[in-house]
Amino acid sequence: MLNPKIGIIGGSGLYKMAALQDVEEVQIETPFGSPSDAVIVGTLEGTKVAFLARHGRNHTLLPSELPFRANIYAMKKLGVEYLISASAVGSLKAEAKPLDMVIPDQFIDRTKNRISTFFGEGVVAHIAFGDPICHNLAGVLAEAIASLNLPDVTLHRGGTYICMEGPAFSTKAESNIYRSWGATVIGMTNLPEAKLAREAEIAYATLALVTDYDCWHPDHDSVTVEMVIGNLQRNAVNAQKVIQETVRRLSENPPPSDAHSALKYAILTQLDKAPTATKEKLHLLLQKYL
Ligand SMILES: CSC[C@H]1O[C@H](OP(=O)(O)O)[C@H](O)[C@@H]1O
Ligand SMILES: Nc1ncnc2[nH]cnc12
Repeated sequence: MLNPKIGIIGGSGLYKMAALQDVEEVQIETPFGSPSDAVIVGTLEGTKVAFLARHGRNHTLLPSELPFRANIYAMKKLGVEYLISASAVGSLKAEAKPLDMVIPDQFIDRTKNRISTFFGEGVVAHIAFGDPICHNLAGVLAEAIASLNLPDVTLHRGGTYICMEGPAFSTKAESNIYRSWGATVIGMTNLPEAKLAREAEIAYATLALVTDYDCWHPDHDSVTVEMVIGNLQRNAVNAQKVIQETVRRLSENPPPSDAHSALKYAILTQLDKAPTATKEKLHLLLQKYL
């Protein structure tokens, strides 16, 4: 039986989990199309987990092309309740240096071209998103990092992740505006994912892996893909250790999460009056409330 309760979405540079055993590739179809790639279901620390390469295993999808809804729906369909997102980010603060890890607790949306809701077509819901990251899942992630004592890696707990559209990196003027807003890191992917995970009642936390200083730092070159991938390859080993230890802790002691009941007070539509086709499409998300 598959039924992984823990999902991992790997971003730039993290296209597979080397330690996964008894691996099965699962092609999942969803009402929102196909996910970025097959989901790899396997065992990590004796626990079933589901791994998905966000941009595809050969990195063929731009941030704006990512099938965010299909990716999260696929995780939900497999039974995932906790989702860890590993993501490359640029640092907007001097103290968060390349190879450091950040567990953000806020987002600012600078995307322009993303669909970040499952709802519509006759079913209206507004999830609470004041605290977009699951505090308890982030706590397990932080404890896992602390327990590993990784050399040369500082953990920064909390902070704001700016989610930009891309694919071009920011201008210096933009980067400095984000700094003036007090933001900590910048990336192109995590905000739509976090919103959809919340709508799907999946606890979500981001493990942000700092790869560069974006383009604002007077003593560092502006970000390039070469810089990002070089640092992420160095960091990917650490990221996998962190994920493995997080999975071990989660399976021993799965924490409660407000995300698991996020739709309880979010749906405005009287579901008995909602269009049947939409209720069928969203059955996986709505079934508890029908
Ligand atoms: C390769 S640099 C830009 C790219 O890297 C990050 O991806 P992910 O969040 O999937 O690790 C960033 O968001 C951009 O998509
Ligand atoms: N500087 C940066 N801006 C946006 N996304 C990134 N991913 C990694 N570094 C980034």
